[in-house]
Order: sequence, then structure tokens, then C-alpha cells
Amino acid sequence: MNIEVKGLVKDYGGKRVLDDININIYKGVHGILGPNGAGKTTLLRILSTLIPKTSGEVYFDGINGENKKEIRKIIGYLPQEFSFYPNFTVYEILDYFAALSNKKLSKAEILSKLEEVHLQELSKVKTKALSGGMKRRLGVAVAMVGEPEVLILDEPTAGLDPEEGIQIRNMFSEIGKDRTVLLSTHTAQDIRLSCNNLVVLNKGKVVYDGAVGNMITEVNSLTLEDAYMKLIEEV
Ligand SMILES: Nc1ncnc2c1ncn2[C@@H]1O[C@H](COP(=O)(O)OP(=O)(O)OP(=O)(O)O)[C@@H](O)[C@H]1O
Repeated sequence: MNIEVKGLVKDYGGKRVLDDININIYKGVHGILGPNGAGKTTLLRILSTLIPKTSGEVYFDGINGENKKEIRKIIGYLPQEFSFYPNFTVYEILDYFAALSNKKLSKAEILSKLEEVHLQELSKVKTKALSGGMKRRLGVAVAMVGEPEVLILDEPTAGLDPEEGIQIRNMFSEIGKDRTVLLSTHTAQDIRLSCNNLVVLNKGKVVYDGAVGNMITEVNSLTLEDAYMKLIEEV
């Protein structure tokens, strides 16, 4: 599934927060990197059909992004902030969200979905006992419950400790093998470990769009972190 974004603009009141965004997103893991306030969440929410754009166009394999009903069948979205019923078990949460999206999943199917996010051994644990990283992984499983071709994850590593961050980044590479995964982050390290391509956003504008491996040479830097700092300082 390819996502094509053409001349996308978003204004809040008189303030332009996305300014003429033109990007193409393909199968694999695609990162949206940018500092706080760059417009990452706004972009992901427009792509997920949760908020309207001011102007421009979005297509999902040629389907117009205005076609909310069709697009919502294609997309799984994990917001930055979410919570689960604390007394539901991991298994019950997935069962519940599957029912909400009219999916009838067998026990084996639920366990297999939990396996994809490395939570199968915690299926009987109540969500209130999960760590931040485990909750995030369960959130990813919930976002994938309708078998979406596109998975949109808003800052999925925010607030995780380093070990949990590594676990979830490794998981994205697996998940992105047969899906289009779009994730936002404000740390270059997330991108280095899990993404094939990235877009760097700064103050609502795209300041880099391309392969992760090319960014360092294109910006004439030694590391991805250094390249990122140069890109966001230049604007
Ligand atoms: N509902 C809103 N009304 C007015 N301004 C908004 C609204 N939502 C976001 N903004 C503004 O739009 C800009 C982009 O915000 P956005 O949340 O998309 O950035 P972000 O890159 O996701 O940042 P963060 O990492 O802090 O979430 C910011 O200046 C923000 O204050």
C-alpha cells in the first residue's frame, strides 16, 4: 500500500502548522522525525482521517483520503496517549477490541496476534500490571486487530526505558515486512534502528525525505543524530 501526500496544508486559526507537504510512503517502516511542535501528530491525524486538512490531497493506493469509510478499513492508528481498562487481561483487551471492530477472532487467532507483539506469555495478566513498553505493544496489537494494510503509530517509543525502546523498535522491523508502517518520533535513534525511509519535519515543513542511509551523506555529517541537528537548525 502506497500513500501519496500532495501539497498538504493545515492551518489552525491563522497559524500554518503543515506547509505544502509532498511525500510518498511505501511498504516498510517509514519514520516521521521532528522536534516538538513540528507537526508530526497533525500529519498522522490527517492521514488517519481524524482531523480535516485545510488543502492538498492524500491518496492510499489511489483511493482519495476524503473517503473516510474506505480509508478507515485500511488503517490502524495508535495515538500518543491511550489507556486500557485496568482489570481486563491482555487477552480480554484484544478480544474486546476485536468485537468492537466486528471481527470474530478465535482464541488461537488472538494468541497469534499477541505473539506478533511478543505478549503471548502475558495473555492472562491484567493490564494494570503491565510496564509502559508492554502497554505500548498491546496498543500496537489493538491497532492491528482489523488486519490493516497501513499502521500509523504516534510516538510509540515516548517515555519508554532504553530496553523497552529496543524491544519495540525490533518489533517494528518485523511488523513492517508485510505492511506500511508510519511512525513518528523526536529521537533519531528510533529511526536508525527501525526505519527504511524517513521524513524530517521542522516547523511544518519537510526538510528531508529519503532513505535513512542517505541522510548522513546528503547532509555531510558523521552520524544520523548530527545530520538531524543540522537539518533542524538550518530552517
Ligand atoms: N487543536 C489545535 N489547535 C491549535 N493549534 C494546534 C492544535 N493542535 C496542534 N496545534 C499546534 O500545531 C503545531 C504542531 O503540533 P503537533 O502536535 O502536530 O506537533 P508534533 O510534532 O506532533 O509535536 P509533539 O512531539 O509535541 O507532539 C504546534 O504548534 C501546536 O501547538
